[in-house]
Amino acid sequence: MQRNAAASARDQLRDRLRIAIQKSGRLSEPALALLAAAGLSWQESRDKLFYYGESLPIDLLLVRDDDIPGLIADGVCDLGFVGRNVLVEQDYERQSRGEAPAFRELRGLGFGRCKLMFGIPDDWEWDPQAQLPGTRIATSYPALLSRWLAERNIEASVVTMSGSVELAPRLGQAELVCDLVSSGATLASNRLKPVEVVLDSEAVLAGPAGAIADARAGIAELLMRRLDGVLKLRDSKLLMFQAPRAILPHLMQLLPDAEPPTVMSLDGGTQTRTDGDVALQALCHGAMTWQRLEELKRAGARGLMVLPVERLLA
Ligand SMILES: Nc1ncnc2c1ncn2[C@@H]1O[C@H](COP(=O)(O)OP(=O)(O)OP(=O)(O)O)[C@@H](O)[C@H]1O
Ligand SMILES: O=P(O)(O)OC[C@H]1O[C@H](OP(=O)(O)OP(=O)(O)O)[C@H](O)[C@@H]1O
Ligand SMILES: [Mg+2]
Repeated sequence: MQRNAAASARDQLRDRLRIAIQKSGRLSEPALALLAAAGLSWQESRDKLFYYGESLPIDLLLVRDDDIPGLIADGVCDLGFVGRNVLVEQDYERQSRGEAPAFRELRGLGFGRCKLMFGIPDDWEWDPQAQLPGTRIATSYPALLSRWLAERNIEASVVTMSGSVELAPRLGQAELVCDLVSSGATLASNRLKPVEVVLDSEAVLAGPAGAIADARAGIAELLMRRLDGVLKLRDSKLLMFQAPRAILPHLMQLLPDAEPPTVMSLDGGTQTRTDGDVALQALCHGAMTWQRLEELKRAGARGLMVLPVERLLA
């Protein structure tokens, strides 16, 4: 009897999708904001480590970002929001141990952008083949760095540190670093300069290498469709204006980021196909700045209006 109850509790759990996100750090807030924009809402547990999904059967597990790939590999979570840097590092680590791929990137999410880069002392020239052999390179990404070196047949020592990597040259632990860079301020304040990119990173949606099983597959698909809609709309606006029909081709050239527009005659359809005025609306995916609007106005558009777009179901 007890065993049945436990099994059925487990089965119920399997009907709900579980997503791992970073508990506190750079990716936590944007991950929650993205999921909320996709229509999810939650009830937080008292310890704030588990968010029970209310609007959809999707629960969140709040963890250290380094644990996210492993949770997916072990099937504890179905999806995770994690930096590509962490995902690729752990994938390479598994590969170096001869293990099969256990997780993969499903989507780039456009936030948490940074680069894994070599940082060298300000007064060095960058000539990796000549300079790197025999050096010590401090990093938190030993698998990524080792693969980069091996691909170039460069023999250097990889000094693994879990944080404050940029201090290593000052402390005499390494000659150079390979670490995450965003503004470059941390490197600069340690008299280092960024010279070469090892990995371009952003937050990604990660999932298992294989398919997601049973009922959760459908929930995951629904969520990904919604995330795609939200991501596509990030910078998107609905642009509306009026203009002589004859200049539409020219105006559309000024809108390379627009979806095919809806065009309506302004005289109830009595015009020919080439004359008269039209009203146009188009979904534009780039930022709709004042400069762009002024350019359209100079080209003959009138009554320009930019409207926010809340949801898109393609
Ligand atoms: N300077 C930066 N600018 C933008 N994104 C960054 C920057 N540094 C790191 N990131 C991205 O944000 C992710 C999380 O960074 P954070 O510093 O919050 O992680 P952490 O200290 O490892 O946190 P945790 O406690 O979860 O282990 C990184 O793995 C990377 O993808
Ligand atoms: O190019 P910048 O804009 O200076 O950003 C780069 C720094 O940001 C990250 O560290 P974080 O601030 O998260 O601290 P950590 O080293 O404790 O992870 C990263 O490890 C770099 O040190
Ligand atoms: Mg971490």
